[in-house]
Amino acid sequence: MDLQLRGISKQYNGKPVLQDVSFDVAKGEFVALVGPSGAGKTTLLKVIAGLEDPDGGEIHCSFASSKERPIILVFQDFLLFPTMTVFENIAFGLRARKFPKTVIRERVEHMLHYFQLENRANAYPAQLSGGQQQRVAIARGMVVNPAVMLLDEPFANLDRSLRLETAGFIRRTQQEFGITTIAVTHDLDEALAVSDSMGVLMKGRLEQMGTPKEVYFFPKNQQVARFLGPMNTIPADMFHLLDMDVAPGTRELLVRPEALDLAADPDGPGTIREVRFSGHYQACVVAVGGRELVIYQKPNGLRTGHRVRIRVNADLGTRE
Ligand SMILES: Nc1ncnc2c1ncn2[C@@H]1O[C@H](COP(=O)(O)OP(=O)(O)OP(=O)(O)O)[C@@H](O)[C@H]1O
Repeated sequence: MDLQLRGISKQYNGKPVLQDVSFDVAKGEFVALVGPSGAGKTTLLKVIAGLEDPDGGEIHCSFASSKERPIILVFQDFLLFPTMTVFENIAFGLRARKFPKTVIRERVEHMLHYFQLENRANAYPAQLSGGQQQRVAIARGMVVNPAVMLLDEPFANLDRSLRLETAGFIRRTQQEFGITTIAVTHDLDEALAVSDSMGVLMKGRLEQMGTPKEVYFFPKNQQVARFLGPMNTIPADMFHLLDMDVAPGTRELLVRPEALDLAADPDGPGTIREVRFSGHYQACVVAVGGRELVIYQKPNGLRTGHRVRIRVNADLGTRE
């Protein structure tokens, strides 16, 4: 275990910002922390980085932060030094730690090679594409061989394709170098796609921590469920209208739109009210038992007015 947080709490001016936050981070793990604005995500990152002292609780590290193996906090925007070349930007952290010149050259060249920036070593940030700037910023963090990398909003201010590319790039790099990474982000798609564990922070409390699939498909409560995206609430009196097995005593089922399947059936209990095209899937609004369910399907020829049967994929359902 690389990091253990136990009962972390923090107040600003008497207002609790973090309340009893506990979780473990394994070596080499990528943890994404998500949550609404003001939930305390950045404060938690600063506490882990040692930039803020918690009012209560403890953090246990399996290593001591040192010149050789620091914790690195990469702040929002990946700001590069505009008057320094790519080489100088990447070398900055090593120079600040007074590493010998030969070590600096060797390590920076390794990064330039790994990040495919060799022919841009003497360029200035303004001469680079957005994607290249991101890579320089990540290289600048990686070059100091951090034990833990803390990222604050690493995908902010990037357009969609660059967000996904950067997320994948950070993921591959932290895996290859074995760097434990904690990222705070608003970008749920990227958090779900690249993290090993995802923590949902709400009003200073860690509501749930688990694999992205667990948290997404089996949220602990309605707030977590709704924060992560649309969710159908299916009450017990509708169970007989759907194809599914439900444990006895279940009062209500929370089901994501992608955990429901539709099949055309002239005698089916549902009627398609609306089909919305959304790129790689279509969202069908289906009237059934006096309610409406939202169901994501691959485009499959079903149209408004069609009668349907509805199947619940139990592996992706969640109960309350
Ligand atoms: N230095 C500070 N002094 C007083 N209050 C602060 C300070 N830093 C943060 N806060 C407050 O603590 C709460 C949590 O802030 P924090 O920045 O940790 O949230 P966040 O989840 O990162 O939000 P966002 O997603 O908007 O960045 C907010 O209400 C904020 O106003």
